[in-house]
Amino acid sequence: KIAESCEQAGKSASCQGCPNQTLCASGATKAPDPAIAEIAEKLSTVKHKILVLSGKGGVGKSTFSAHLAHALASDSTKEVALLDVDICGPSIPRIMGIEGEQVHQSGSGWSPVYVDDNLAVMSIGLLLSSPDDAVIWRGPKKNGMIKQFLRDVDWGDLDYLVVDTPPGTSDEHLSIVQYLSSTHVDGAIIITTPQEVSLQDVRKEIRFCKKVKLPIIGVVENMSGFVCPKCKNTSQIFPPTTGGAEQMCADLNLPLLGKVPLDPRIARSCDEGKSFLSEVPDSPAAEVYRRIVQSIQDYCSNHVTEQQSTT
Ligand SMILES: Nc1ncnc2c1ncn2[C@@H]1O[C@H](COP(=O)(O)OP(=O)(O)OP(=O)(O)O)[C@@H](O)[C@H]1O
Repeated sequence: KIAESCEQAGKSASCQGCPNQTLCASGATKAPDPAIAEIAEKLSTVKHKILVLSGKGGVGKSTFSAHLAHALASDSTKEVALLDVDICGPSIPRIMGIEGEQVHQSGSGWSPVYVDDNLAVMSIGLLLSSPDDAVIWRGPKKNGMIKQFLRDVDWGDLDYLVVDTPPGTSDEHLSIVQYLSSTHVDGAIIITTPQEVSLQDVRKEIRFCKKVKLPIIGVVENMSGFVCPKCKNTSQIFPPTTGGAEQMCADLNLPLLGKVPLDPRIARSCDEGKSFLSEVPDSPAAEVYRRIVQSIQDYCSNHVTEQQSTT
């Protein structure tokens, strides 16, 4: 439907009387934003860029992004940054334990907030005077903020830039894909719960990735079963009525990177701004996270090798 309506730009009944009707109907596109080239230049010292997406909200995308960043940065030889482009609902400052900290302006741009010597974070939440402030912006303003995050932050040399996005396929996704269009992006990780209502939205997200030619590194099923600490039985809190992410990945020929169980200690560490991986390293969930992160690292290094062999 969207494609159809784009093709109908300037020609449909609802376009009648719009001051831009002639321009839209002519199909003439605006000159590319010069920021795209500036961003490509700025991020030329970033080896890997990974986007974290989900169809639905609340499925654990920010939690996963934070764990991915922590796990990548656990190798002290790697420089890692986490960029939160969820403009209207930034939860990364809280999860990373830096709520209330402020971004500073330096000669070379905004300095991100450092959680560790090798782990930097940038989020609109770090630019607000209070975490309870609401950001109520339309697309163009969000677009401008994302442009600034990519172009005006002093990212330095990075091994990994992890980008946490809002749910769905909104203005923020279109902006980030557009602004990164002249730079190499390794791909997207898609987060879902086993529930059909989440998978349904994930299928749309997958179609979005295909449409904008964003490679999919793989899918993570989060909140995948709960092991009772008393009786050790596993309960499916979000029952996978259609086979969960496993079936969807098999149908769509996508890698399933892993299944992270529900663990109240994950929620608690997020609320306390601590890394669950350091707090409870021996838990089954921490083990799953580590395996998933290893697969992502493997993908990124193989991908670089493939890229080098084709250039
Ligand atoms: N595996 C898990 N076990 C227990 N709690 C979890 C797990 N994953 C995420 N959570 C909790 O679920 C809630 C939602 O997670 P999170 O904020 O990461 O979702 P989200 O997809 O980023 O949401 P939004 O799209 O609305 O920003 C949080 O309270 C988080 O602590």
